[in-house]
Amino acid sequence: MEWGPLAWSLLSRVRQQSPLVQCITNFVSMDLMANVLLSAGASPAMIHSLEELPEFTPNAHALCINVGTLTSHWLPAMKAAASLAVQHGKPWVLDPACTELVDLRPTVIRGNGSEIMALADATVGTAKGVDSAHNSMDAVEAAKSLALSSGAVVAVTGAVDIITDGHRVAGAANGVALLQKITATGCSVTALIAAFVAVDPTHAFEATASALSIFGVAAEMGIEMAKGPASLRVHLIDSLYGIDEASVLSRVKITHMK
Ligand SMILES: Nc1ncnc2c1ncn2[C@@H]1O[C@H](COP(=O)(O)OP(=O)(O)O)[C@@H](O)[C@H]1O
Ligand SMILES: Cc1ncsc1CCOP(=O)(O)O
Ligand SMILES: [Mg+2]
Repeated sequence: MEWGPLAWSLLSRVRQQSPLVQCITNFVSMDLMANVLLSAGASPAMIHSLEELPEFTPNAHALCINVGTLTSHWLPAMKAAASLAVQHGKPWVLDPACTELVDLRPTVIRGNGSEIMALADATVGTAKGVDSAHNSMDAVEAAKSLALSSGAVVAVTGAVDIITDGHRVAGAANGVALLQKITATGCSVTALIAAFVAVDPTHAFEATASALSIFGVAAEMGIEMAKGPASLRVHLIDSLYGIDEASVLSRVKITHMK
Protein backbone atom coordinates (compact mmCIF):
# COMPACT_ATOMS: atom_id res chain seq x y z
CA MET A 1 0.00 0.00 0.00
CA GLU A 2 1.14 3.54 -0.82
CA TRP A 3 0.66 5.30 2.51
CA GLY A 4 1.80 8.81 1.49
CA PRO A 5 -0.91 9.39 -1.17
CA LEU A 6 -3.50 7.77 1.09
CA ALA A 7 -2.64 10.03 4.04
CA TRP A 8 -2.70 13.07 1.74
CA SER A 9 -6.09 12.14 0.29
CA LEU A 10 -7.57 11.71 3.78
CA LEU A 11 -6.18 15.06 4.97
CA SER A 12 -7.59 16.69 1.83
CA ARG A 13 -10.99 15.19 2.59
CA VAL A 14 -10.84 16.52 6.14
CA ARG A 15 -10.01 19.96 4.72
CA GLN A 16 -12.84 19.80 2.14
CA GLN A 17 -15.55 18.22 4.27
CA SER A 18 -14.64 19.86 7.59
CA PRO A 19 -16.20 17.05 9.67
CA LEU A 20 -17.95 18.09 12.87
CA VAL A 21 -16.08 16.31 15.67
CA GLN A 22 -17.73 16.29 19.08
CA CYS A 23 -15.19 16.06 21.90
CA ILE A 24 -15.83 15.12 25.49
CA THR A 25 -12.50 15.70 27.15
CA ASN A 26 -10.75 16.98 30.27
CA PHE A 27 -10.13 20.66 30.94
CA VAL A 28 -6.35 20.27 30.38
CA SER A 29 -6.73 19.23 26.76
CA MET A 30 -9.74 21.20 25.49
CA ASP A 31 -7.74 24.09 24.05
CA LEU A 32 -5.03 22.15 22.18
CA MET A 33 -7.52 19.53 20.99
CA ALA A 34 -9.85 22.15 19.48
CA ASN A 35 -6.93 23.99 17.86
CA VAL A 36 -5.43 20.81 16.37
CA LEU A 37 -8.82 19.96 14.84
CA LEU A 38 -9.26 23.48 13.46
CA SER A 39 -5.78 23.58 11.98
CA ALA A 40 -6.39 20.23 10.24
CA GLY A 41 -9.59 21.63 8.72
CA ALA A 42 -12.11 19.86 10.96
CA SER A 43 -14.79 21.53 13.04
CA PRO A 44 -14.50 20.89 16.80
CA ALA A 45 -17.29 21.13 19.38
CA MET A 46 -16.51 20.51 23.03
CA ILE A 47 -19.96 19.39 24.18
CA HIS A 48 -20.46 17.35 27.33
CA SER A 49 -23.77 18.40 28.77
CA LEU A 50 -26.23 15.52 28.97
CA GLU A 51 -29.11 17.79 27.92
CA GLU A 52 -27.47 18.78 24.63
CA LEU A 53 -26.47 15.29 23.50
CA PRO A 54 -29.72 13.96 21.94
CA GLU A 55 -29.79 16.87 19.54
CA PHE A 56 -26.06 17.26 18.99
CA THR A 57 -24.40 13.81 18.81
CA PRO A 58 -26.57 12.37 15.98
CA ASN A 59 -25.52 15.34 13.82
CA ALA A 60 -21.78 15.10 14.52
CA HIS A 61 -19.60 13.23 12.00
CA ALA A 62 -17.48 11.64 14.71
CA LEU A 63 -17.17 11.61 18.48
CA CYS A 64 -13.99 11.68 20.56
CA ILE A 65 -14.15 10.67 24.23
CA ASN A 66 -11.12 11.26 26.39
CA VAL A 67 -11.07 9.93 29.92
CA GLY A 68 -7.92 11.76 31.13
CA THR A 69 -9.40 13.03 34.37
CA LEU A 70 -12.44 10.89 34.93
CA THR A 71 -14.99 12.70 37.01
CA SER A 72 -17.89 10.45 37.90
CA HIS A 73 -20.51 13.03 36.95
CA TRP A 74 -19.21 13.15 33.36
CA LEU A 75 -19.40 9.38 32.87
CA PRO A 76 -23.17 9.34 32.14
CA ALA A 77 -22.65 11.89 29.36
CA MET A 78 -19.75 9.84 27.93
CA LYS A 79 -21.88 6.71 27.91
CA ALA A 80 -24.92 8.47 26.45
CA ALA A 81 -22.88 10.11 23.69
CA ALA A 82 -21.14 6.82 22.79
CA SER A 83 -24.50 5.02 22.61
CA LEU A 84 -25.99 7.76 20.44
CA ALA A 85 -22.97 7.62 18.11
CA VAL A 86 -23.29 3.84 17.73
CA GLN A 87 -27.09 4.08 17.24
CA HIS A 88 -26.65 6.67 14.50
CA GLY A 89 -23.76 4.87 12.79
CA LYS A 90 -21.20 7.55 13.68
CA PRO A 91 -17.58 6.51 14.32
CA TRP A 92 -16.24 7.22 17.79
CA VAL A 93 -12.76 7.18 19.21
CA LEU A 94 -11.82 6.39 22.81
CA ASP A 95 -8.79 7.64 24.72
CA PRO A 96 -9.02 5.06 27.45
CA ALA A 97 -9.06 4.50 31.16
CA CYS A 98 -12.18 2.54 31.75
CA THR A 99 -13.48 -0.74 30.45
CA GLU A 100 -17.11 0.33 30.71
CA LEU A 101 -16.59 2.57 27.70
CA VAL A 102 -14.68 -0.10 25.77
CA ASP A 103 -17.87 -2.18 25.97
CA LEU A 104 -19.70 0.58 24.06
CA ARG A 105 -18.01 -0.44 20.78
CA PRO A 106 -15.57 2.37 19.95
CA THR A 107 -14.34 2.47 16.35
CA VAL A 108 -10.78 3.27 17.53
CA ILE A 109 -9.02 3.17 20.91
CA ARG A 110 -5.83 5.28 21.27
CA GLY A 111 -3.57 5.23 24.29
CA ASN A 112 0.07 5.14 25.27
CA GLY A 113 1.79 1.82 25.99
CA SER A 114 0.88 1.69 29.68
CA GLU A 115 -2.77 2.59 29.06
CA ILE A 116 -3.26 -0.03 26.35
CA MET A 117 -1.51 -2.71 28.41
CA ALA A 118 -3.69 -1.88 31.41
CA LEU A 119 -6.83 -2.00 29.26
CA ALA A 120 -5.84 -5.27 27.67
CA ASP A 121 -5.31 -6.65 31.16
CA ALA A 122 -1.64 -7.31 30.53
CA THR A 123 0.94 -7.00 33.29
CA VAL A 124 1.49 -3.35 34.13
CA GLY A 125 4.54 -1.87 35.81
CA THR A 126 4.74 1.40 37.68
CA ALA A 127 2.43 4.09 36.40
CA LYS A 128 3.93 7.51 35.68
CA GLY A 129 1.03 9.93 36.03
CA VAL A 130 -0.62 10.33 32.65
CA ASP A 131 2.62 9.56 30.80
CA SER A 132 3.64 6.10 29.70
CA ALA A 133 6.09 3.91 31.58
CA HIS A 134 6.12 1.53 28.61
CA ASN A 135 7.44 1.68 25.10
CA SER A 136 4.77 1.32 22.42
CA MET A 137 6.55 -1.79 21.07
CA ASP A 138 6.03 -3.51 24.47
CA ALA A 139 2.30 -3.19 23.89
CA VAL A 140 1.94 -4.78 20.44
CA GLU A 141 0.51 -8.07 21.70
CA ALA A 142 -1.74 -6.29 24.22
CA ALA A 143 -2.98 -4.01 21.45
CA LYS A 144 -3.76 -6.95 19.17
CA SER A 145 -5.69 -8.79 21.86
CA LEU A 146 -7.60 -5.60 22.82
CA ALA A 147 -8.45 -5.07 19.14
CA LEU A 148 -9.76 -8.61 18.82
CA SER A 149 -11.77 -8.50 22.05
CA SER A 150 -13.25 -5.02 21.47
CA GLY A 151 -13.62 -4.99 17.68
CA ALA A 152 -11.88 -1.59 17.64
CA VAL A 153 -8.77 -0.51 15.80
CA VAL A 154 -6.19 0.02 18.56
CA ALA A 155 -3.43 2.63 18.37
CA VAL A 156 -0.50 2.78 20.80
CA THR A 157 1.46 6.02 20.64
CA GLY A 158 5.17 6.38 21.32
CA ALA A 159 8.37 6.81 19.29
CA VAL A 160 6.76 4.45 16.79
CA ASP A 161 2.96 4.53 16.84
CA ILE A 162 1.47 1.05 16.53
CA ILE A 163 -1.86 0.57 14.77
CA THR A 164 -3.67 -2.76 14.70
CA ASP A 165 -7.06 -4.27 13.97
CA GLY A 166 -5.96 -7.52 15.58
CA HIS A 167 -4.80 -8.99 12.27
CA ARG A 168 -2.84 -6.25 10.52
CA VAL A 169 -0.16 -4.26 12.37
CA ALA A 170 1.32 -1.01 11.05
CA GLY A 171 3.96 1.26 12.55
CA ALA A 172 3.98 5.05 12.05
CA ALA A 173 7.45 6.40 12.78
CA ASN A 174 6.84 10.15 12.44
CA GLY A 175 6.94 12.54 15.39
CA VAL A 176 9.46 14.10 17.75
CA ALA A 177 10.25 13.18 21.36
CA LEU A 178 9.58 16.75 22.53
CA LEU A 179 5.84 16.15 21.93
CA GLN A 180 5.90 14.41 25.31
CA LYS A 181 6.78 17.73 26.96
CA ILE A 182 3.59 19.39 25.72
CA THR A 183 0.52 18.39 27.66
CA ALA A 184 -2.46 17.05 25.72
CA THR A 185 -0.63 16.02 22.55
CA GLY A 186 -1.88 12.46 23.08
CA CYS A 187 -5.45 13.67 23.62
CA SER A 188 -5.21 15.93 20.57
CA VAL A 189 -3.92 13.25 18.23
CA THR A 190 -6.88 11.12 19.37
CA ALA A 191 -9.23 13.89 18.20
CA LEU A 192 -7.35 14.10 14.89
CA ILE A 193 -7.94 10.36 14.46
CA ALA A 194 -11.67 11.05 14.97
CA ALA A 195 -11.59 13.66 12.17
CA PHE A 196 -9.86 11.21 9.80
CA VAL A 197 -12.23 8.37 10.67
CA ALA A 198 -15.15 10.77 10.14
CA VAL A 199 -14.25 11.13 6.45
CA ASP A 200 -13.57 7.39 5.90
CA PRO A 201 -15.40 5.39 8.58
CA THR A 202 -15.14 2.06 6.76
CA HIS A 203 -11.32 2.22 6.71
CA ALA A 204 -10.57 3.01 10.35
CA PHE A 205 -7.18 1.25 10.27
CA GLU A 206 -5.91 3.36 7.37
CA ALA A 207 -7.47 6.58 8.72
CA THR A 208 -5.89 6.04 12.16
CA ALA A 209 -2.40 5.38 10.78
CA SER A 210 -2.69 8.40 8.47
CA ALA A 211 -3.82 10.77 11.25
CA LEU A 212 -0.98 9.64 13.54
CA SER A 213 1.60 10.01 10.80
CA ILE A 214 0.36 13.46 9.65
CA PHE A 215 0.40 14.72 13.27
CA GLY A 216 3.98 13.43 13.55
CA VAL A 217 4.97 15.09 10.27
CA ALA A 218 3.53 18.42 11.51
CA ALA A 219 5.64 18.03 14.66
CA GLU A 220 8.77 17.28 12.58
CA MET A 221 8.17 20.40 10.50
CA GLY A 222 7.33 22.42 13.61
CA ILE A 223 10.49 21.49 15.49
CA GLU A 224 12.62 22.99 12.72
CA MET A 225 11.32 26.38 13.89
CA ALA A 226 10.85 25.69 17.62
CA LYS A 227 13.07 26.65 20.55
CA GLY A 228 11.32 24.40 23.09
CA PRO A 229 7.95 22.89 24.01
CA ALA A 230 6.00 26.16 24.05
CA SER A 231 7.09 27.25 20.59
CA LEU A 232 6.75 23.68 19.29
CA ARG A 233 3.09 23.82 20.35
CA VAL A 234 2.63 26.94 18.21
CA HIS A 235 4.61 25.61 15.22
CA LEU A 236 2.85 22.23 15.41
CA ILE A 237 -0.50 23.96 14.88
CA ASP A 238 0.92 26.17 12.12
CA SER A 239 2.50 23.20 10.35
CA LEU A 240 -0.67 21.14 10.49
CA TYR A 241 -2.54 24.07 8.99
CA GLY A 242 -0.03 24.63 6.19
CA ILE A 243 1.19 21.12 5.39
CA ASP A 244 1.21 20.41 1.64
CA GLU A 245 1.17 17.35 -0.57
CA ALA A 246 4.94 17.31 -1.19
CA SER A 247 5.68 17.30 2.56
CA VAL A 248 3.17 14.53 3.20
CA LEU A 249 4.47 12.38 0.34
CA SER A 250 8.13 12.79 1.26
CA ARG A 251 7.75 12.50 5.04
CA VAL A 252 5.04 9.95 5.86
CA LYS A 253 6.76 6.89 7.38
CA ILE A 254 4.20 4.12 7.79
CA THR A 255 5.19 0.49 7.39
CA HIS A 256 3.29 -2.74 7.65
CA MET A 257 4.76 -4.78 10.47
CA LYS A 258 2.64 -7.85 9.86
N1 LIG B 1 9.75 9.25 21.71
C1 LIG B 1 8.92 9.79 20.82
N2 LIG B 1 9.38 10.17 19.60
C2 LIG B 1 8.57 10.72 18.68
N3 LIG B 1 7.24 10.96 18.90
C3 LIG B 1 6.72 10.62 20.10
C4 LIG B 1 7.52 10.01 21.11
N4 LIG B 1 6.72 9.77 22.18
C5 LIG B 1 5.49 10.19 21.85
N5 LIG B 1 5.48 10.70 20.59
C6 LIG B 1 4.31 11.28 19.90
O1 LIG B 1 3.67 12.15 20.81
C7 LIG B 1 2.26 12.14 20.63
C8 LIG B 1 1.59 11.85 21.97
O2 LIG B 1 1.83 10.52 22.29
P1 LIG B 1 2.05 10.01 23.79
O3 LIG B 1 3.02 10.91 24.50
O4 LIG B 1 2.39 8.56 23.70
O5 LIG B 1 0.59 10.15 24.37
P2 LIG B 1 0.14 10.44 25.86
O6 LIG B 1 0.30 11.91 25.99
O7 LIG B 1 -1.26 9.96 25.92
O8 LIG B 1 1.09 9.66 26.75
C9 LIG B 1 1.98 11.09 19.54
O9 LIG B 1 1.80 11.76 18.33
C10 LIG B 1 3.28 10.25 19.52
O10 LIG B 1 3.53 9.74 18.23
C1 LIG C 1 -1.86 16.69 32.61
C2 LIG C 1 -3.11 15.94 32.64
N1 LIG C 1 -3.66 15.55 33.83
C3 LIG C 1 -4.77 14.87 33.68
S1 LIG C 1 -5.26 14.73 32.05
C4 LIG C 1 -3.88 15.56 31.53
C5 LIG C 1 -3.63 15.81 30.10
C6 LIG C 1 -2.86 14.66 29.52
O1 LIG C 1 -2.84 14.76 28.15
P1 LIG C 1 -1.83 13.85 27.29
O2 LIG C 1 -1.89 12.46 27.85
O3 LIG C 1 -2.41 13.94 25.94
O4 LIG C 1 -0.46 14.49 27.43
MG1 LIG D 1 1.54 13.13 26.87
